[in-house]
Amino acid sequence: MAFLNYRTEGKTGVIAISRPPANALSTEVLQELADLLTAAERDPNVRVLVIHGEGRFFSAGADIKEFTSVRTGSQFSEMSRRGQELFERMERFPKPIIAAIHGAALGGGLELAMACHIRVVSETAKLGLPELQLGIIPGFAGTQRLPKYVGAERALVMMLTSEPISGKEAAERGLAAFCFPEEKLLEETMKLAKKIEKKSPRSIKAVIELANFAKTGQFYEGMKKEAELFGQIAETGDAKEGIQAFLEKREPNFTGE
Ligand SMILES: C/C=C/C(=O)SCCNC(=O)CCNC(=O)[C@H](O)C(C)(C)COP(=O)(O)OP(=O)(O)OC[C@H]1O[C@@H](n2cnc3c(N)ncnc32)[C@H](O)[C@@H]1OP(=O)(O)O
Repeated sequence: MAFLNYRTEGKTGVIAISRPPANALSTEVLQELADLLTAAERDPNVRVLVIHGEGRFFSAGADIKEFTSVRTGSQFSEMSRRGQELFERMERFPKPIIAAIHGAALGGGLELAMACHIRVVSETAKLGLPELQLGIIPGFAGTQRLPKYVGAERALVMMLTSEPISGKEAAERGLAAFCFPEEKLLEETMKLAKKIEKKSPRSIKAVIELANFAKTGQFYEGMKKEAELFGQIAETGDAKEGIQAFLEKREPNFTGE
């Protein structure tokens, strides 16, 4: 694997995203993740998965540089649907997936973290959906998952302002189960994984399946609508301006085109 490192500790599989400088989730990273999930699902010696980022960040989201080679709105919608499917697979994965988040989990990075069953954060991590800063919208089911954790109003504030919240605040608001100083993050996450890996794989699978029942038909309708609008918005002049502005390291000038 080029961008994911994988090792096992006891019955826990540890996935490290390793794509400097920002662990951006390119198509290749997401494909590697899908392949690793398939292998971990088949491996009876793996009962829990932990995912974390190497370097400065958990993940700064979808690869913005890759956006410049996507041409049409329907291609953007397709990209959105593929990401949604992978993250939905994670939320339904029969083995618990724990995200250990430090640095930043932004955009697709936070959407990946929200598809995990449990989030453990460092106090200083930054969690947010800043896509509007790029003139686009979240597209990997973030519009549907974030309100589940922080409530509709706070989710809108986070999306409309593009401002992230700290790990400490994420834990207070229910977006993360636990918060630790960064130097303790992985150690504490592994302790949690060790507690879970002792449980019966059958009962683990059953509670994950049941927890997913709490999702209504509206969740899936919302995902469909998100992928449609992701494609429509990505075709606008403002999206081109927002993405170009990020690459040129300047403030975007949105005109409503
Ligand atoms: C469907 C899903 C959609 C999405 O996920 S859209 C993407 C949403 N994510 C974002 O908008 C986050 C964008 N990134 C940032 O805001 C900042 O970056 C950070 C807060 C993560 C870090 O800021 P700082 O510490 O000042 O570093 P730096 O110089 O901005 O970034 C270091 C290098 O990392 C690259 N990078 C950062 N995020 C991404 C990304 N999401 N896709 C591709 N590259 C990224 C930069 O360009 C730069 O690279 P170079 O050193 O070559 O200039």
